[in-house]
Amino acid sequence: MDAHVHETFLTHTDNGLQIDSDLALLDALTGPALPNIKGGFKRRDSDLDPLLLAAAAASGPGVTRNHYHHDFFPGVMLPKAEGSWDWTKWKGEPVGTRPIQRYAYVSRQAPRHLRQKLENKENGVPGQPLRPADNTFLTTPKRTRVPSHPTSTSPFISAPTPTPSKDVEVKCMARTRIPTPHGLAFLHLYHNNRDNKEHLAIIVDPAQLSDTDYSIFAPPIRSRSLDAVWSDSETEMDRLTRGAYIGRLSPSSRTVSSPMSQSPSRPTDLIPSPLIRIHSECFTGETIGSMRCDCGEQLDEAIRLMSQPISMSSLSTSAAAQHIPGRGVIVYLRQEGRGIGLLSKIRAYNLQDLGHDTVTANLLLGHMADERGYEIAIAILRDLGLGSESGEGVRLLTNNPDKVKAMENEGLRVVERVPMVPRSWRKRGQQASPHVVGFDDDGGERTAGATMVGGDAVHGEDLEKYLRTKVLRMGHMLPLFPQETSYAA
Ligand SMILES: Nc1nc2c(ncn2[C@@H]2O[C@H](COP(=O)(O)OP(=O)(O)OP(=O)(O)O)[C@@H](O)[C@H]2O)c(=O)[nH]1
Repeated sequence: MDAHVHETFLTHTDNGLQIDSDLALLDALTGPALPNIKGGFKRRDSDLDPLLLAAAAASGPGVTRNHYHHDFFPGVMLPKAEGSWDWTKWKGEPVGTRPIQRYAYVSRQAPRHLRQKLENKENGVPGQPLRPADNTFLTTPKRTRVPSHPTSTSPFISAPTPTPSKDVEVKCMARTRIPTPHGLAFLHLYHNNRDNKEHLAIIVDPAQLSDTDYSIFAPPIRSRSLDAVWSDSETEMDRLTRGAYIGRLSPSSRTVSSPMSQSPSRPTDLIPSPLIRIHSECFTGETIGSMRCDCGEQLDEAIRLMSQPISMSSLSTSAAAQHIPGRGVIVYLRQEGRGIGLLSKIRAYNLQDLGHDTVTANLLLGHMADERGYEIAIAILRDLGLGSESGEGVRLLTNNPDKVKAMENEGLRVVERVPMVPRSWRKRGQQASPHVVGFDDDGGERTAGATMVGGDAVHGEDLEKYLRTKVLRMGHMLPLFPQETSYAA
């Protein structure tokens, strides 16, 4: 922003300095003494820039996140607000000598007295029924209590403790075969009665295409809703087109599947329960190879691990039966940015560049550290016959204790948690120097495409900071190197 522009907003009055601009506020917050401010700070719907405010927060110890609970985009959480999302209505800033008209920041925070009432209600203190004022959005956490200061000393931000929700319904709309660098997978697209997003299940179960019948050891992982007959008028071609077939589909092979007649059965104890990963969408990490996070690598690693052949226990005598094809499921949830969406995640990245960690950045934007839910994932797993009391238990691939808790609270039978150690950390463990990371098989450092499926380890300063924050503030179960156990944002 142009400093000259800001000067035009500084008003010197008889009673002192009127704060009208970001820079003036920043100066006021970080200066040695507070200036004499006429009427105090503007607290609501004022022309404040969240990024500059965040910078102020980093250096002003008395400033809490509540000072910054504002949104740059007018009414971004209020879809009906004029111009809230339709940028064609935004005319840009007028040129000329007139004072520049800037978009006002809309507070997403309810007035204090309403928040107080809500808090009292939550704490069992009787009060008046809560009715939010117009143009406010109650941001009191629905599931997680956030600290009053983003850099509060309590190290862990814990995620919601969900209660089981039985009324979520999912339907697998289509399934198809996807060859991946690690082997064959079947992509399943789901609809549900909770949101209008297309959540996915990536099923690794190549035994379904094998000539050998492995079903006596492990039942094929199939969707009940996909294999069901949807209507009397459904044709064989309808079923084939939506993926309700068995074996390999080809011009010469087309065997439609039958609806599942029985409830899922537990397979033999000769093989471990299938690996399951509940993965949240990350456009930056998975599509454009961002090295700020390990999401792309985790997706790749999950498919790789699930594709590994499974060793049978020693009871098996025939050499041919000592291994069966790998199996597992990645439930891919469209919960970008730990549920805050891509827009907010991009803005959070800028706050991270200003020195905040991934948790604080979310809080400064008025979000919770983690806004995800897992009810739909559980419903998808049930549709696949996994994790119920009568069906197969699951081995959950995660470092996130909240995810394990959420799954178990929803009634999923988790028989084991399998950790996902970042590849760069695993490699570092194998190297003499703790700082040597990201080597390929020839010992050369890889950069391009490092995080894509089929790629190598993602590494770098941004990632290290992100991973440390996950361990130190979100309680992720990963071993830190001894010198890294203190928190450095
Ligand atoms: N808000 C925000 N979201 C992020 C950031 N980096 C990655 N994400 C999102 O975080 C989600 C993945 O979360 P992770 O913490 O890696 O995974 P997890 O599911 O909690 O834990 P694991 O199962 O152990 O991997 C995806 O939705 C990403 O888009 C970030 O800096 N800020």
